[in-house]
Amino acid sequence: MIEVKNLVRTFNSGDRTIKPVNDISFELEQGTLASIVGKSGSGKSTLLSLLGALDKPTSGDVVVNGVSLASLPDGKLTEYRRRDIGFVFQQFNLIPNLTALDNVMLPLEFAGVRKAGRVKRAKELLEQVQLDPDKQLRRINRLSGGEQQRVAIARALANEPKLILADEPTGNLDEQTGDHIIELLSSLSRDHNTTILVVTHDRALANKTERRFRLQHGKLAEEPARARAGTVAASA
Ligand SMILES: Nc1ncnc2c1ncn2[C@@H]1O[C@H](COP(=O)(O)OP(=O)(O)OP(=O)(O)O)[C@@H](O)[C@H]1O
Repeated sequence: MIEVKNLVRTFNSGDRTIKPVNDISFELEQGTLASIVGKSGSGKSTLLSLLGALDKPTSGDVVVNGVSLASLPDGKLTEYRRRDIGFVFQQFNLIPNLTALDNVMLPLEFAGVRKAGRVKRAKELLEQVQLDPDKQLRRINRLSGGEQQRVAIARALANEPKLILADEPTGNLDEQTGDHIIELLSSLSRDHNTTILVVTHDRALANKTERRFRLQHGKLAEEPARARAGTVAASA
């Protein structure tokens, strides 16, 4: 379970102070698939960075399964990022001159998984995201944007993190591949009890999440609940 408590992040911009995250509080039960929508510049990436401990809040706290991130020293925060979180961020780049397979194997190496186990698991993950088998040994810089996106998702899943934070996970994908990724995220939350928070402009994706939030003027408002992807929405 993730509890966000009175989170604030301010930035100084010249003589102005902006507050893209202005006293935000919410809770997500373990296994929830949730989305955040909002205009460009509304603070979505800032909020995700705080949840992923890539950035520190000006005030407030994020409590993950009872552990307060504000109370953790930097070393423990690095461990939290590596072990507990899967990032699907555009700026959280894959390593361009390594193959798709090597990129997915990397977090498994950090986690101490032996080579044979790493290869097997990375291949399974790349199959799950439907990357052509003949592209597994291609270097990242020779894959299309959508293929890279799928490798990034496979890498994020490698350590079976409790929480996946995804910034526009369907952003570079055609409709069919995007739909497949939506189904994949949905089944992960449902079958593996992974909490998934996606930031998206993709209405099809947002509409399939169980909880939907809108970020506006530094505040997060929840929109009415929907059924899970793959289930028929109950009529209101
Ligand atoms: N390190 C920083 N220093 C100063 N201002 C920043 C910094 N990071 C973000 N901002 C500002 O905070 C606001 C929120 O930015 P953020 O990237 O979180 O928006 P976003 O909703 O993710 O936008 P987009 O949809 O375009 O990616 C913007 O006004 C941005 O310019």
